[in-house]
Amino acid sequence: MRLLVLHGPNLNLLGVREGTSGGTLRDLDEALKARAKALGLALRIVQSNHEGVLLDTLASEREAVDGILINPAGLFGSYALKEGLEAVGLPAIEVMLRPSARESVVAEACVLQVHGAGGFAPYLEALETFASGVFTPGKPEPRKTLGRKQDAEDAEDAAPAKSAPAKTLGKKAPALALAPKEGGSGNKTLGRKPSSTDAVDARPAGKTLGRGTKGAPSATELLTRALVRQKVSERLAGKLTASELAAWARSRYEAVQGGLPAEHGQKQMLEDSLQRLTLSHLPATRLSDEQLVDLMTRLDEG
Ligand SMILES: O=C1C[C@@](O)(C(=O)O)C[C@@H](O)[C@@H]1O
Repeated sequence: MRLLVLHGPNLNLLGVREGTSGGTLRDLDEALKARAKALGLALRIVQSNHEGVLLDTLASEREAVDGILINPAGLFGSYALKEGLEAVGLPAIEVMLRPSARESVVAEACVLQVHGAGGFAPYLEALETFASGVFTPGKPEPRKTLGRKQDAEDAEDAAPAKSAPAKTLGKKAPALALAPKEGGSGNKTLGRKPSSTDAVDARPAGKTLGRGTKGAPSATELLTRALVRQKVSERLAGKLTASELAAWARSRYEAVQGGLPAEHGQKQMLEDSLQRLTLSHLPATRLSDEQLVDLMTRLDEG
């Protein structure tokens, strides 16, 4: 699996900026390459202080990579980056080294946010998430067992052949079961293992990622199949956009992980449905109207 890592403005000054801990950008990139190599991932890493360069890189690399790890830094409010990510249609994870005080627009085009508390952990977790195969349904990415003590050469060396199954699967197949089944326990986040790193699951339940998402219910509402069906039917009727449905599904998934009660005996089915819907606005994993109807039928049969 090949990934594009985009570092936004001023991250070239990482470690130099006052109050930033965890090393320099060079240290970060070395850590990324070493972990990528251990995981069998190939990385293309770009840092730029210019929004246009980030956008051009997204466009030029879109055919060559299977996923994107982006720290938009000060460009977290960029609709251009959000739309660029949506246009590219690859699974993207937004990473920030520290918790952000402000809501990120870029996150609306990402399947996951991982925010840390200093250090490189969120970036490394994002790599682990991609390597887990969570975005390549049905065929978990084979985890290479290369020793982590090996020299941190360019991670491109560890790249599997371009014809590796993950390459096409990630772009074509709709996400069927995106998170590893863990018996529905604990604070599972979308597709990654729980950890001490602050992430989406640390948000207050009920908070949505998208701005101005219509119809997000309160966190105290019971999650039922009927509710999910209703949202899907609103989408089919054009009352919700694809992004709004996805943002709603994501917020409900997070809320369930945070303890929101789900209809008795249906938690797993509801989680699976929400996961599919969370990615349903992205070109690579978009659900057609037919697939949405199919999902509703399966919820009926539940
Ligand atoms: O430049 C940065 C760094 C940052 O992206 C982070 O990774 O912590 C957070 C942003 O708010 C800030 O503008």
